[in-house]
Amino acid sequence: MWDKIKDFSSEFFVTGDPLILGAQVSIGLTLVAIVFTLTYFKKWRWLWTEWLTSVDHKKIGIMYIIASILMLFRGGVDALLMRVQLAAPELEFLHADHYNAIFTTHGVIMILFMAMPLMFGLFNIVVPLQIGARDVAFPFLNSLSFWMFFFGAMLFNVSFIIGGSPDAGWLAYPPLSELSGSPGVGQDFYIWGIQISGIGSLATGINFVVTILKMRAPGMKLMQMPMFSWSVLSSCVTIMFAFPILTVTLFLLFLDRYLGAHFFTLDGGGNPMMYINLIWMWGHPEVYIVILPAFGIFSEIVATFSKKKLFGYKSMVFALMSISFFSFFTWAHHFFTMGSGANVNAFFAITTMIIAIPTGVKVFNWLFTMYRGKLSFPTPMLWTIAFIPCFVVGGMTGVLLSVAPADFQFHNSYFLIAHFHQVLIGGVVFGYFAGLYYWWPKMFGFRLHEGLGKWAFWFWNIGFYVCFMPQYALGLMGMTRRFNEYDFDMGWQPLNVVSTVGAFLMGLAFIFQVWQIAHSIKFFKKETSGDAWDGRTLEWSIPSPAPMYNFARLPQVTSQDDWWEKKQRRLRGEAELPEVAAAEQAPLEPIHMPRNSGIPFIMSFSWFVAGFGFVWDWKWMIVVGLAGVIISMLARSFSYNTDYYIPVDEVERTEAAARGAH
Ligand code: HEA
Ligand code: HEM
Ligand SMILES: [Cu+2]
Repeated sequence: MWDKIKDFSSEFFVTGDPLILGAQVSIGLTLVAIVFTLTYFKKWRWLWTEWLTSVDHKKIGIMYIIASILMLFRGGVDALLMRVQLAAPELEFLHADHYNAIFTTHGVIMILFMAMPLMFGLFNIVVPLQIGARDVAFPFLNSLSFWMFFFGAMLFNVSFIIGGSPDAGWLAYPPLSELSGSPGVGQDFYIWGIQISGIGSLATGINFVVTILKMRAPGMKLMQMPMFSWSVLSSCVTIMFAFPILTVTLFLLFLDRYLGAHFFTLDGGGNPMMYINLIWMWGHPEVYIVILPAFGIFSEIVATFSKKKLFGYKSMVFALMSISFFSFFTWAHHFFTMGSGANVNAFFAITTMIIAIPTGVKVFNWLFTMYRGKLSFPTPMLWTIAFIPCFVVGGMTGVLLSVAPADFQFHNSYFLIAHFHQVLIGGVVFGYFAGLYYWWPKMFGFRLHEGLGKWAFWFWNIGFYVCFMPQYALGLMGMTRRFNEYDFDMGWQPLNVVSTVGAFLMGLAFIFQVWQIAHSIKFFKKETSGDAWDGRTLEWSIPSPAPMYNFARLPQVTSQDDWWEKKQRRLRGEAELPEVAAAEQAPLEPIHMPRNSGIPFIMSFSWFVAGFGFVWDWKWMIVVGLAGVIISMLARSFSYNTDYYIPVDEVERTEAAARGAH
């Protein structure tokens, strides 16, 4: 009996490695501390009613952001561990198996559980405010999306403590990811964690497309929409076409592993190349899904801090949409070396290069917006300015990779690693940071400490170049990705040491950011105007943080940069435009709002349970989980009390209080 328990627990809990054990113990202690704090301060009910059941897009946005910052920390620790291992040849710090697991979880977490939720957080916080809406089109679905993401991410992360992490790379190529190549449960955690959160992402994509197309304030034409909302539209349309491919691909892999189907194995008539094509048909658009909103953020910030209208609005829209479109026709550039033949490679090389054109258009538009502008350089603008050269270099090395014959040399080398970190960090991460700094006062009603923010900015930037520039050289010197050890004679050590130092500088930068937030909360500097940066778009026309219904009266929009134009009219002492004045003076009406609901949380948790059951093939648990899902659906179908009205006097009181604070 005892032996049986011991056997089971050694399979269930990964033990033996002191590093993993230490991490497990600290995760356990943190959980205990959280439960204790919530109980001690009697905050459970507050947490449930105010947050976990909330359908308010602003709160959902904040939850996304908190989750993604935790994931940035986890992915960052993974990165530092790898960089320590690589700093010296033949170092015995991370063994090969452990190293495989770490780059796999690092890649998945950074893209799917850090970049995606941070992006969704910003969508949630900004889009409804920017287009003058009171919430997203489907608030209940929005909450469901968040919890599907959350529990999917948790399921993925649990593998680290229970059962062992996946270790077949962030895109899990077969046959390595098949049962024969990865007999443990790690790969099943991968499939179910990503599957569950992926469905949440697809729902978010649909939700925001509908929100943007259907919920814009009266008068706001598509071509008057702020550029960030345009970028969200392009990213979400891409999600709508790309994510179903991911769902199907993972489902087929699941069938291979669970039922012994042979979709992706050569024996039994399948073909691993089919997986590789499918996963990149999602995977390539995915990288544009995360970069497009960053382009939108930079566009807003550049215009705001240049005090000028965005240069080339129409060409910006056109560029966003054409990048979305072309992103579906470049996927094979990820496997030029896998034998598609010269014609196929030439086709995909050309489509890939074409994307450089709309991207270049955007870069020049940002530069022209700044040209002769009245520039100022608070932290959001600093990130924007640092992004431009960084992204251009990263993009250019992408174009080098897209030259198919050259890629036979670059493929899977550190040159590639440097390329994608440069676009992902210099583009995506810097972009979302810029957005966080920019919209922070809107989210929370207070400002972040600028001085500490600048320290973080410099450490991130210097750290970035120190870490990744040497990797281009290492790539050309022949160093390949996904290896934990190298021979001393290769002469790669000096540059690797430099790279590791750079990684730690970025680690320091992260600490500065945490310090910055803590410091800013402690020395709370209320942002009273609602318009922290003298902004141009509608989100700056309402108090910070926005009241739960956002706009007491829906604004009447007449132009691009509507709020800016309105402020200009006021400055010039002009009378308000008649239709705008009429909308502003209309009597208040009760505001229709969605009611909070616990169903999204419970349903997503049930998916977590079912997923966990599938991972371990515990039939009873699968049944319990799926039953929970079905009951949640039924409960939603039979609940009629899903909305309510905020009475006029309550709106009046809230507005008066907000105005009093001005
Ligand atoms: C946000 C993420 C992101 C972005 C934006 C990009 C953008 C680009 N990527 Fe990158 N890429 C990745 C993330 C990203 N990539 C990842 C994660 C991988 C590896 C995955 C893995 O294997 O694990 C990868 C891999 C990858 C490969 C595969 C290489 C290999 O495996 O051997 C290729 C090959 O063509 C490529 C090309 C490009 C190109 C041409 C662009 C272009 O979009 C860049 C366009 C931008 C510019 C060119 C700069 C600005 C333009 C101008 C200033 C105008 C003037 C310039 C010209 C006319 C050239 N990328
Ligand atoms: C903070 C600094 C970061 C450092 C120091 C870092 C470091 C690394 C290292 C050492 C590897 C493994 C290289 C190998 O052996 O093949 C890696 C892989 C990877 N990183 Fe990062 N990284 C960082 C940030 C990010 C971010 C922000 C993202 C995404 C948004 C990201 C996405 C990836 C991906 C997708 C892989 C490939 C995983 C795989 O091969 O399966 N990284 N990174
Ligand atoms: Cu690609």
